Amino acid sequence: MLRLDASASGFAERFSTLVEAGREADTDVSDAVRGILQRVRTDGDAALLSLTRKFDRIDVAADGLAITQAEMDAACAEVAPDLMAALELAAARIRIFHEAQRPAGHEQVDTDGNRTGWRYTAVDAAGVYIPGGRATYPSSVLMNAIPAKVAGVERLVMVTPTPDGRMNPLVLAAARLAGVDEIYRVGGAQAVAALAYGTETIAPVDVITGPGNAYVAEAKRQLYGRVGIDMVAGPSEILVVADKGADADILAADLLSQAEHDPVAQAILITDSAELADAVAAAVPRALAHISTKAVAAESWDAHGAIITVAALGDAVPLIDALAPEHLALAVADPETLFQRVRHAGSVFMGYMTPEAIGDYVAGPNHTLPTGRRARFSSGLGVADFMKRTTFLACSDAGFAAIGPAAATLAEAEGLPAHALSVTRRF
Ligand SMILES: NC(=O)c1ccc[n+]([C@@H]2O[C@H](COP(=O)([O-])OP(=O)(O)OC[C@H]3O[C@@H](n4cnc5c(N)ncnc54)[C@H](O)[C@@H]3O)[C@@H](O)[C@H]2O)c1
Ligand SMILES: N[C@H](CO)Cc1c[nH]c[nH+]1
Ligand SMILES: [Zn+2]
Repeated sequence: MLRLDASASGFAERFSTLVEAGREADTDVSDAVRGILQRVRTDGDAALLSLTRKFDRIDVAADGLAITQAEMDAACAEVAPDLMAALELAAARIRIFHEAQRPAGHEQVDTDGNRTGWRYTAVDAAGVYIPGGRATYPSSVLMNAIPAKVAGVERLVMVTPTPDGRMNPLVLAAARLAGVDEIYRVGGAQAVAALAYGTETIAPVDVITGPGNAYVAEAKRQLYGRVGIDMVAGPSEILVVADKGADADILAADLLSQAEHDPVAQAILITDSAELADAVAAAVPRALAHISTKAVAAESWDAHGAIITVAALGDAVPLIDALAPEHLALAVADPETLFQRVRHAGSVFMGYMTPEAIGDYVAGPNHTLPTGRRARFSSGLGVADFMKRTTFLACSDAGFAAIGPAAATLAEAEGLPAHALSVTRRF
């Protein structure tokens, strides 16, 4: 873990090294992914079955790719009542939050009677990728599938790998609660390729969302343009800003909550209290001793964690904007003032009683967020990712007469006489 003091000499260089440090897969997976995409495009189901045998170590027949209603029923029956109740609470809150996010159309009429505006419509079909390699994430099923259904997507497809044939029943229960229409037991780049190109069994979709490892992320990146994607999200990160009113043991847990996702996850604390900085540095190893994910979380904290001391909380603002973290937790007495000044963060958690982990599961806002400083230019997953905006224009006779000549003039200036004629013929 790196300790930095913003008032020490050389801070700017050391902070900029921290900001620029890449944490994403250093192995270049692009050639391997290109090969997988090509195989699926050419060989369809046969490629899916062969790659699933290789990477997930299971033999699936083509007619076994789809998860059946009977398997869904059996999975739901297996889920303990308290778990099902927690899933239902999460699903209801996520749905309410995203229903409020549905974008509205707009229409305006100018003084000459020309009507302009836009309207939103859902894509016909969307695919959500749910990771299943290292861990399974029922919460990510809800976070991806519910916004799609709120957007009005008619055909919602889920793909998820089942390594060694294992499928988490909670993932299937979450899919049923969220209204997923089709589920296929296939993962990795091959699953993303099947969603984009289609195979004999899986019909293609228009948009693909969801987190995944480097192969999944690279497949989405390469297929963008043929299909829409939400974003390229990498390893998790959290930036906690805390003042002396925060509790060191609670902060240690907050930091480790994201560190435990991945050895290359990143957890950073910024504080204006030197005592708190020391207390958190001591609390993290104590907290690590009690968690089963110690190995992963410790690797992340040791290699990518940081504690930064600033003279005043306001000094944290430019550091936050430079890091543009996926999650920003403001464990301070007056989070609102800091929040008003911050411009770049995927999602913000305000006050001592708002841990990021509550947002991962049940609060309502989406947990699929931009990482790796991409919050400078992109946003978390939302209903609009499953929709597109169509603009429209209806000219009145008087309105056409008012603006037509200028269009004809500009068309002539661009050397496009047919454009000009298309306007002037109507005069
Ligand atoms: N940002 C979020 O909201 C969020 C949520 C959940 C998970 N995640 C992240 O998603 C990632 C999930 O990764 P994962 O690996 O556990 O599951 P995954 O499902 O993304 O990947 C598993 C698949 O990767 C493919 N694969 C593995 N090795 C390969 C190789 N050598 N060549 C080609 N393909 C290969 C296989 O097809 C396998 O089925 C983690 O980094 C996790 O932190 C992010
Ligand atoms: N924090 C993760 C996104 O960075 C999402 C998640 C799923 N489950 C627990 N957490
Ligand atoms: Zn998490």
